[in-house]
Amino acid sequence: MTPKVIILFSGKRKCGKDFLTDHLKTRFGDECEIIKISQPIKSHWAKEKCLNLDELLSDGEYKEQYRLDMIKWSDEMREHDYGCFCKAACQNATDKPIWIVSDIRRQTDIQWFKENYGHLIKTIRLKADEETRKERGFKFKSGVDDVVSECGLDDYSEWDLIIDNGKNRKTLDKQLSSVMALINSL
Ligand SMILES: Nc1ncnc2c1ncn2[C@@H]1O[C@H](COP(=O)(O)OP(=O)(O)OP(=O)(O)O)[C@@H](O)[C@H]1O
Repeated sequence: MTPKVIILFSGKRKCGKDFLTDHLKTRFGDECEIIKISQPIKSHWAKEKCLNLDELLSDGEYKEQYRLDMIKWSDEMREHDYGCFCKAACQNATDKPIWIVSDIRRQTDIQWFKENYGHLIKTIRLKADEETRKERGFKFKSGVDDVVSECGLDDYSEWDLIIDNGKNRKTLDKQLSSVMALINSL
């Protein structure tokens, strides 16, 4: 069974994608499934290199050690099939009315979801000023922050909603309400 709505979240490192999508999950509970495109990438990588998958998936230094290698490897895979990780992530998802994809990074990610789920899609861009992102642990890294996985959607302009999660952000309640309103608009 397909979901009733799929929300695609995008945003740069440490803008708060996990933070906001985790809070949405708390609000929606059993109605909602969080999908991470990075999940099939990380589980493959963990298996191949005998790494701790939970650590790779969590918000810590551990994943930063492997980010560059994972980007390179996953880009090679995408050259053969741009939707391979989107497809794998969705195949692993459970049957819930709301899917929240927390880490859309490329135009081709949006393309794949549109091709496969069309009118169910809503897109959200999270923004945060660089100072705030730095306070949250962001450090510019060449090969990570200046490549397509981080910048591929900088020029995308068709977001259904843009949420500021930087120093001028609204309250969490208002941020979440704006997402709820978007979902209810479908
Ligand atoms: N609105 C907020 N209020 C308080 N803390 C926040 C807020 N948004 C994010 N944070 C904190 O900032 C840190 C980074 O956020 P998060 O991990 O959600 O970013 P991300 O966009 O998922 O990053 P990455 O791309 O590196 O996975 C976390 O410790 C998170 O708790």
